[in-house]
Amino acid sequence: MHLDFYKYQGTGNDFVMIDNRHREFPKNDTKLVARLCDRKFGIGADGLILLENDADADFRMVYYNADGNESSMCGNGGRCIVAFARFLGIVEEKARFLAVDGIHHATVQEDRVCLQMTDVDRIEIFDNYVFLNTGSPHHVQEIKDIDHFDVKAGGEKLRYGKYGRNGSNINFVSPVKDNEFKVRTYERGVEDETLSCGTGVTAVAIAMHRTGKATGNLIMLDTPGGKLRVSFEEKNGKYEKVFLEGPATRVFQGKINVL
Ligand SMILES: N[C@H](CCC[C@H](N)C(=O)O)C(=O)O
Repeated sequence: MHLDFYKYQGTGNDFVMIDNRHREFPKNDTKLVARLCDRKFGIGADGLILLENDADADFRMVYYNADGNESSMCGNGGRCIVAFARFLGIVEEKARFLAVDGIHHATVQEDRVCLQMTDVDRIEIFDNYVFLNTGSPHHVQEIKDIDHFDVKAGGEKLRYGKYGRNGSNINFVSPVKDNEFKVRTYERGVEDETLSCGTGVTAVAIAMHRTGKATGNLIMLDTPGGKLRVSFEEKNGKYEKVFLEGPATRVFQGKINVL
């Protein structure tokens, strides 16, 4: 059997994108999803995303990590699925879709997408890190010399050590200038550093503001995969109107045989 797919990337976080409106994809086949994401035996991606019909929204997003398991919200994947929906002619400039963490609104112009993220009102501040959930769980920790830090080793240790079986994504951050930060992320479910993480940079922006390291409510995040912009409104420690903005690009399309 052949499977049509599209390959998208948002600041280097890359996804196999499938139009599953006819519900033909074997959603419980974890091994298949992992194989499609495998960079040697499959297409290769950080995750796989299904676009499906939804009675109350323009479409529904189903997200799987590269390990084949369905997971929590993916910010870069959310930006890419809006670009995909535009490409398919399902939406024009505006989109409203259902994801695992609720309804998301987005706008798309050419290959830039601005995605509203879930509100954040629970931010745990510890001595040398912050923990919060922006649709996915994130540990945010400032480090020196970020360019030479072993993110995979440092991330793995925290993800399995401190966060146990369920785990967490791990973000390392370093200030660049006012309201601009460098971020490198170890992603749960990829179990490696990714070139960027959308819910991750959103978590970093909010954590930096909450701990007074950022003064504005429009934050630039420099990731190895490119720049992302996060904006928000903060009222008594609750973050609303949280937006993640950046490029989302269709790289190629293809067919893959799945036995
Ligand atoms: N790996 C994450 C989900 C994808 C997050 C990331 N790709 C993003 O852009 O937000 C997790 O299991 O929590």
